[in-house]
Amino acid sequence: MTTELSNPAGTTTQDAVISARHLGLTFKTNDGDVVALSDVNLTINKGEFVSFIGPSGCGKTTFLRTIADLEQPTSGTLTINGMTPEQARQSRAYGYVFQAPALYPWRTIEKNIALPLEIMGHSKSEQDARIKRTMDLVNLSGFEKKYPWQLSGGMQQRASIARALSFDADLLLMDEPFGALDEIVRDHLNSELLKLWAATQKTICFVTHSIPEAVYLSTKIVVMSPRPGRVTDVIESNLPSERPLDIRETPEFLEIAARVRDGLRAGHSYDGDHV
Ligand SMILES: Nc1ncnc2c1ncn2[C@@H]1O[C@H](COP(=O)(O)OP(=O)(O)OP(=O)(O)O)[C@@H](O)[C@H]1O
Repeated sequence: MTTELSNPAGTTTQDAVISARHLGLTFKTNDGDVVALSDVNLTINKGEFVSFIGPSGCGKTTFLRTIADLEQPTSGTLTINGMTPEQARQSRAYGYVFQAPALYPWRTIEKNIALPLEIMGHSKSEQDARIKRTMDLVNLSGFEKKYPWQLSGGMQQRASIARALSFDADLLLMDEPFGALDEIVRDHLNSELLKLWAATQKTICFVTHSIPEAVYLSTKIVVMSPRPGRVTDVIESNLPSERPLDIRETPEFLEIAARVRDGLRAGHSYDGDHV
């Protein structure tokens, strides 16, 4: 099935950080082809906070991994800041935050954050300055000398975010970073992430299964559906940039959440029309 978006998100602008045109990715497996992405057309502009939401297996992670040059598209085009994914990876155009914190247990938090900086050849003083700045940004100052196992799950994930921010890429790719955390910690990290986004002006691509999380965080919500993974709706949020947690009870918030829910339902085969 082909999905052409009539939404303005489907048009290219000069500010485009990510531009996907007719993007497709089919995995060859022993059991046959798995179409993970099909005809995805999407533009993400500088400074946007874009959430990807959809049922398990709809291709959210695959889309992020394709941006990160960890998977190769089988059709269509994808550019990051006008570059191919390979060029973008080589120029370290993005930081990546995984679902699990993925910190090295034998390194302290500051040494974990330093790792990409060491690889990039930054001087020790530059490393120290960046570690301090990013630890401040994620509210982890004072925990530099701790090992990952001495920190809570939420703090470990904040350390992973600090590491992804340390080399100052303009684009942050986040794959369900708070999925394994309890609701209170998740709420807290969501509001911290919004502040961090406002302070750094990064472009953020954020995968989630949670409708409230997607609506709370985003300027744009991309709804995806399985069989095959495709974009079924792109919802622009008109919520104010200042978002206290109780904004989630306002009619404006609930209206966007209802639209996301409708989009998710429409993509499900058991609703009939989209098999
Ligand atoms: N390396 C691979 N080889 C074969 N199939 C794969 C591979 N990676 C992903 N897939 C398949 O591609 C589809 C999309 O997977 P993907 O992980 O992108 O989905 P997702 O939306 O991120 O799911 P989840 O929400 O569960 O993380 C799934 O059917 C998955 O089984």
